[in-house]
Amino acid sequence: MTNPNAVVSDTQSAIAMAITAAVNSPSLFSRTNITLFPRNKFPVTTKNIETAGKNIAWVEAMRASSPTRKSSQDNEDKKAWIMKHPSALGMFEEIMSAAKTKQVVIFLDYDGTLSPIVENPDQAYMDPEMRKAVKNVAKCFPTAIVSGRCRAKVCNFVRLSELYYAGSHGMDIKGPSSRKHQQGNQNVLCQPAKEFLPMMAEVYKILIEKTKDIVGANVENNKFCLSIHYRCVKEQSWSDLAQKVKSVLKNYPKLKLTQGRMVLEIRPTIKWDKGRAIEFLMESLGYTNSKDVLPIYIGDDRTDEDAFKVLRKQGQGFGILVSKIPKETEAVYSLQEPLEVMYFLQRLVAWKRSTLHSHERV
Ligand SMILES: O=P(O)(O)OC[C@H]1O[C@H](O[C@H]2O[C@H](CO)[C@@H](O)[C@H](O)[C@H]2O)[C@H](O)[C@@H](O)[C@@H]1O
Repeated sequence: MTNPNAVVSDTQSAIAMAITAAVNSPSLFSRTNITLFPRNKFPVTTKNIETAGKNIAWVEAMRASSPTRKSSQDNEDKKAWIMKHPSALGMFEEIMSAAKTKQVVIFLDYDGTLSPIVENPDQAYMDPEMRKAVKNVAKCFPTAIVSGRCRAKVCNFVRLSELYYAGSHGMDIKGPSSRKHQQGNQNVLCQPAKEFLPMMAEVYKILIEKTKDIVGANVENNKFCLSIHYRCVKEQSWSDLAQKVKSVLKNYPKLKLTQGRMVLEIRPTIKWDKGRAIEFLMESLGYTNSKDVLPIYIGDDRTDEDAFKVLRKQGQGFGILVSKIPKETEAVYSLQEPLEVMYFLQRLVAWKRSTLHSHERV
């Protein structure tokens, strides 16, 4: 079940994507003539994780076949993908022409979108220039950070009190602590998985104990969800790690397992995700069923797909996927990396200022 045409940027991505492929439906590989990394079909079941373990040999095979230099087929695939999901920078004028009479609302994922992916999750700092860009965006438009991290942690990285924050994949939402925006209900607080808190704390302790012998494994407590990082775990121990996580989950049927970038995530089985979180935020801002709003969501991870899907379904606004490689996505546009996200945010601010000036001139 190898995918010799897969477009990979580096070995780690190749392995991560292979694990993803193993836990998701392998048949998705051949769904289009563009080679894509499948990103959907949640939740990852414990049975599928087992399959992933058994597929480590397959993962190795994929690694061996990962091109160190891009082939011309890879380039063709990328071109085709970019045609389908054009650069949000390249399409900026077109995007903003749709925004002229509308209220733009900005939703931003954190890791891989505002900060580069790094080995140590505690060191995923945001560049000061990026912080400035987000701050300026928040002066122009209601702005929310929607992250898998617990709210306190992501607030601490971003350090902008004028934003809305949705932590734990949207299960912990709070309005701005400063009063710089008068729009919507700023006292918003939403914690749909509150009853799971004692359970999450309990499972966190068990996971720490269970995984302590796996070198490089890192269990992160994100309050309403738990992240088990395997970025620094040797590939031969991945199966062992997945088995251990699975054995813990057996006793907690109200929890489910999902997957992000080199991370397994445990969450309550409630119907709540980043998509529901942005619906909730739009409602709090007073934009439910409004035709005069243009929500823009920028994210890099599979969990962001839930938000992209909501925007597609509503036929309002659009998602922008941050990725250097072709991936299956519900996003309309793409940006390659956090640096491009920053340029996009800066252009948004310049656009807003120019529209204000042109109104003044009239
Ligand atoms: O929704 P996000 O804000 O993108 O958060 C998703 C997860 O991000 C973090 O993990 C990811 O970034 C780390 C730092 O760059 C990287 O080491 C890790 O491999 C990535 O999966 C965060 O640590 C998780 O808790 C979030 O769920």
